[in-house]
Amino acid sequence: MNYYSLHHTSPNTTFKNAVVQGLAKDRGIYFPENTTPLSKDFIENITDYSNHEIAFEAIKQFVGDEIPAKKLKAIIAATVSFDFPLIKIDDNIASLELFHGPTMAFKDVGAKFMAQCLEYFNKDHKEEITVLVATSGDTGGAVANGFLGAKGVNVVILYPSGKVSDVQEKQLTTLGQNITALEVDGVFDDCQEMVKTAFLDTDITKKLTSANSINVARWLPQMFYFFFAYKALKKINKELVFSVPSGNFGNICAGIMAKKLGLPIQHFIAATNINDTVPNYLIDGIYNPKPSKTTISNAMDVGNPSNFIRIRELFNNDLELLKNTFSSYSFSDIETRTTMKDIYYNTGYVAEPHGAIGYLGLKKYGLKENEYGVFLETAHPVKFLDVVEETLPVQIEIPEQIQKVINNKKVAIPISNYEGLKSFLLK
Ligand SMILES: Cc1ncc(COP(=O)(O)O)c(C=O)c1O
Ligand SMILES: N[C@@H](CCOP(=O)(O)O)C(=O)O
Repeated sequence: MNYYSLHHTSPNTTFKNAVVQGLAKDRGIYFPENTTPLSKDFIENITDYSNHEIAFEAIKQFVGDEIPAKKLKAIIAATVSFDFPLIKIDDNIASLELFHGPTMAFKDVGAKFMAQCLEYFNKDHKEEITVLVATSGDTGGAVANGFLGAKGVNVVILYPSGKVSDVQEKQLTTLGQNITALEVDGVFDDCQEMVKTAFLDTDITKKLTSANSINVARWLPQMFYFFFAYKALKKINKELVFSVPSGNFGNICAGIMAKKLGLPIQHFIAATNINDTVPNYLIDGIYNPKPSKTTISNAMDVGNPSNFIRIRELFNNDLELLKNTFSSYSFSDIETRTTMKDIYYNTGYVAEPHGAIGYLGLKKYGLKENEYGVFLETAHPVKFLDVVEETLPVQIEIPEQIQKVINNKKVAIPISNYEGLKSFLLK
């Protein structure tokens, strides 16, 4: 499969190059040249297939023959190695829990998948690769864990100082080995901007790639979740509506790709916190990215979502076409906390702030009689321990994955601007 840059001035390239480069030379993110829907028969009989088989069918055309089928299956087996349960919340709503992996957020699948693709493409370790990643909280930990100890790979994580939760900070600053954390005096968008700037800086001769969802190998495996949910809900015979708590918009964009592959999904809701660039765009057609604002759903504190350009591409840059399938609503911290309480007191379910915003998205959309809503619970409540325990009368047990890092010493290098990143990379 070949990929083109969404800035349209770099040449098209292979899956391998798209993964190894991360971003095109013209600073555009890559998009697959073609998408062929899966057979109707496969979709209709999806319950006959294992999650590994489904993931293979979903991803294989995007990899093409650049990774042999046997190897791709092994990568999937190592990636899709935990559960993705659907928890019934009420008669027509379920929570799709994506946090049962090693770092307890939905990023684990993409991070592991990308790490293994890169390892395959760089198997002779001819070149040392530096993986740059900007995080508002969860990507950093997942990428650190996914790439820990990978030969010939150094990971550099940029995160906004004071704007990630304590657990998230421990996950991305304590592993050592080939992982370095840079603590940025700024917001997530500053980190993301610095990463993109580094790609174009000709003084930096290190081979760079990105492990954010701008990298196709990080982004595309997120399609799997929508297939797994569809499989689990096949028998209910209702139209599916997904509400995805959104920040950089990679996850929801992967869902729309799943629909493009033939998954019958009625509607997508991108639920955001007060970082409302996309909800505003749907109202007035003006795309006006703003610096991100701090909220209790910090992993979605993104003012200029990298993937929205992919979503526009999927709808031929036609706003009216987009609106037929896609809505986006923004919610405040007060609404988020109230909803966490409502869900808890009505059902006993502990939703963390991002999941609660997903649930709010479904409520605002207003499900019809023939529709069933799924909100993505994108992280475990323990990752937002302070917010959850001060909002709900619960004490969250610390899972083993988190116990491993929580008492370790944070090691991070403070930087205040792009020059700080550059001088680190030039060392
Ligand atoms: C817990 C959580 N929820 C939601 C999001 C938003 O996902 P996306 O950036 O794919 O829109 C993130 C970060 O990406 C996250 O960490
Ligand atoms: N919310 C993310 C922000 C980066 O998103 P990505 O999917 O593009 O890596 C985070 O947790 O870091």
